Amino acid sequence: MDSISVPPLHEAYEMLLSKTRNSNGENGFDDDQVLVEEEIELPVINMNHLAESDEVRRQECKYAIAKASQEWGFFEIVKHGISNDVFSGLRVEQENIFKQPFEKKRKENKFFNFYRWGAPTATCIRQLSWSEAFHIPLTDILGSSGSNTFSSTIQQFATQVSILAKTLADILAEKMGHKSSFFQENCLLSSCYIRLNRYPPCPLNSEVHGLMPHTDSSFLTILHQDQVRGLQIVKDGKWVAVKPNPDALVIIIGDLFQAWSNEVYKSVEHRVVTNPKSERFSMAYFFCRLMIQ
Ligand SMILES: O=C(O)CCC(=O)C(=O)O
Ligand SMILES: [Fe+2]
Repeated sequence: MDSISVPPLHEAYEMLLSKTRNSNGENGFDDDQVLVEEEIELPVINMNHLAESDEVRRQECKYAIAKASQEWGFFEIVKHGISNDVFSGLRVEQENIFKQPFEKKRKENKFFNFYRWGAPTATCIRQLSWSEAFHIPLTDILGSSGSNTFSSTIQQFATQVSILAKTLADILAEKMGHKSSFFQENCLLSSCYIRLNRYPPCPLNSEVHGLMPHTDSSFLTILHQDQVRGLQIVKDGKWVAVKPNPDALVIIIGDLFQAWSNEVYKSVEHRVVTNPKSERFSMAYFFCRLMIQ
């Protein structure tokens, strides 16, 4: 990994880390587990069943989506219709933009509305995020001319993933007794965005988070993660690691869906832990607000 592209996380956090080391003893961390042993497999839903001619199979699939959203707030979908070529193309572009020099990323936000590195507001170790991210509004993506490979690749992904998000949201709406085209009709496209994440290897301490614990504020999030482990969720009150599945996309129910469904669907806390050796990439699509909110 070329070091010129990596944000100065070490320097930025050195003070915070040494302060904590001094006041908390040896390594500066308390007992709350960050390293977890247990690795789970999320419920896996085959989206092909939605296209079956058999109405019973279609309904079973919708039921499984609603059940996973209630009981887990997290699940995986396979046979979702977005081809591996789209993800591998986007991955190449994602690596290219992150591998630009840090100063360039920080200063030049031509296409990207927002570049974040680290955790600018962190006041303690728990709140550190050993990562960087580009936050790209859907309107910028769909409105761009698609004239370079990055914008055409991300446009292709955004178009397909938006359809998927609406399909899932509409199934969840239907199961709550709403019209089955509710989100199709009411989603505010301009509120949706894509976030590209990079987690550089963290040589410091495995208890520094790659991304600190949070819930997503979206209706739902569609996440594509690579093969490097790191994602963890809270299940039955404890942190468990999510095993990467190369064929699946991870669906995360967000705060808006939890509120809108009167807490029927669960927005679950999750985080990313760091890896001392391997860098990790992920991309997330956030399906956000309604026109009528
Ligand atoms: O990188 C990941 O696996 C999770 C990313 C995430 O939770 C987020 O961007 O909100
Ligand atoms: Fe998240």
